[in-house]
This record gives sequence, structure tokens and C-alpha cells, in this order.
Amino acid sequence: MNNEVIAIQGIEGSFHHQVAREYFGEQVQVSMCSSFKELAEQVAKQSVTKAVMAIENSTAGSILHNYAYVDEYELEVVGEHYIPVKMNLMALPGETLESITEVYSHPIALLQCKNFFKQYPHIKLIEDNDTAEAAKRIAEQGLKNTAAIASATAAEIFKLNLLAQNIHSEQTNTTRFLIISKKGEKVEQADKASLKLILKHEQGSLLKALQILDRYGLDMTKIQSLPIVDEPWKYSFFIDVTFKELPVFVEAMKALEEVSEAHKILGIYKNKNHETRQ
Ligand SMILES: O=C(O)C(=O)C[C@]1(C(=O)O)C=C[C@@H](O)C=C1
Repeated sequence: MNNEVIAIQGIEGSFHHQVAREYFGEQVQVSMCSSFKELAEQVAKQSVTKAVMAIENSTAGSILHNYAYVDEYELEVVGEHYIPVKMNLMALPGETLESITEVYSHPIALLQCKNFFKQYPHIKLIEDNDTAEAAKRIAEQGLKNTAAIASATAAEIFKLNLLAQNIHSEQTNTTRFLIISKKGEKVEQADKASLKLILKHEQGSLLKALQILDRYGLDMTKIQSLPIVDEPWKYSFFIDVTFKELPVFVEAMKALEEVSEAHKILGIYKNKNHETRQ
């Protein structure tokens, strides 16, 4: 019997729930959080074993505060998972696209569906904690003239009608999720790492860092800058790289020390990007 408890943002029927089931198995025990901050806190105080945390979406971009949570709460990235995200509009039976005046969903989900609503200017888009929670509230409170954007699974669970399917703007819409824990774990056949670098404030320091990655054959898959909040106009860089051999990656990290003021490995794990499905 597996005693793992996995924190997710949102409730059953959310995309985080789908990822938890795909990654840890259908029977996974989850702790449902109403914000990413709550999720990060649960991992930090180890009231859960691990968490699933969305980090970037191919349409809406990076979820910036999640980079900051991983860093501030000293969490470790132990894996990643990608899912194609298909958005649907759902409401109580009897509603139509004309009768709907308000649509609730997670802000990232609203961003993914912006184009669809251009044809319905009478509809107001309102941010909510979670896609599935918006669906649940409509069902439980019998909310009229109200719809939610969520997964088809959420419509099924909360017995709502689908008013429109696949309303996300880009058909390749995909979200990347991190699997995080407080204590790192040794991942077999790891070939990807997430790093945080604070570079020396001098000419060419970012270039030198990138040249080191190149010299050691590391492939950079992502670079994201984040302001250092108490030092205006200074930035930290969050970088993901893939590598073939761990010892070569370790050597590259030593070389990076020379061009950086501070650097931290946020996690070493298995690259799943090539498995992205439609
Ligand atoms: O609200 C949900 O269902 C979530 O799992 C959150 C979330 C996100 O944070 O990006 C997850 C995937 C989708 O990209 C949209 C929303």
C-alpha cells in the first residue's frame, strides 16, 4: 500500500488532478489546494510527500510566481509531465451561448481561450481558483446564466452540459507540470536539470554562462528571468538544460560558479518533453 499524498492545485476534474493520476497512478491520494502558495507550503512543511505544479503553458507562457515558490521554499524538482490541455465551456442544462453572461475559470485557462470569446462580447470573463471548482460551484449552487471553462472530465463529474468543446485558441495547447518535493530523490537515468543563476553584474556575464553550457554540450530548453525583488533591476535566471551524462553536467556547474554570484540546482530529473502527446 502506497502512503504517498500528492498536493495538487484545484479539485477532482482539474488538470492537476489529471496529471497526478497519470504520473502516480489512478489510485493516487491527493491533497487539494486552493492556491499555488498553499501547495508550496504543504510541500515545504512535508504534510504531503510531493506536489504537481503547473509551470508553463504553450499558449499562456510561464507561471512566474511558481518559479519563485520553488526557490523561496527550497523545493526540489524531481520530475516533469506534459499534457495536452483541451478546454470546454459548460453550464447547467437549458443554458445556451446566448443566455450565458458570466464565465468563470482559472486565469491561465481564460488566457488560453481569449480568442473564442471575441465572438461573444456580452460574456464577462472572471478569474477563479481552479477550472473544476468553477464547474462544481455552478452545479452545486444551480447558478443560472453562468458557465465554466474546464476539462470534459469536470463536466462529467459535475453533470454539466457542454456548450462548446475545444475552445482553446491553439490546438497544440500543452501545459508542463513539475513534480516537486522537499527532499530530493535520486532519479535513475536523469538527463535534465533546472538551475537558478544570479550572474555577476558585468559585461558579457550571461554570454559567458551560455558559452559554458555550449562548451559542455548542454542543451538549454528554457531560460526565464525573474526580478530579485529587494534589489531593483537585478535579475535571477531560471534555466532548464538537458544533458547526456551526469558527470559532464556536474563539471559544467563548477565552471558556472566562476561567472555567477550565486547558483543553485533546483533539481535533476528525467526529461519528458519528447513524449509530448496530442
Ligand atoms: O485549473 C486547473 O484545472 C489547473 O489545473 C490549473 C491550470 C494552470 O495553472 O495552468 C493547469 C493547466 C491549464 O493550463 C490551466 C490551468
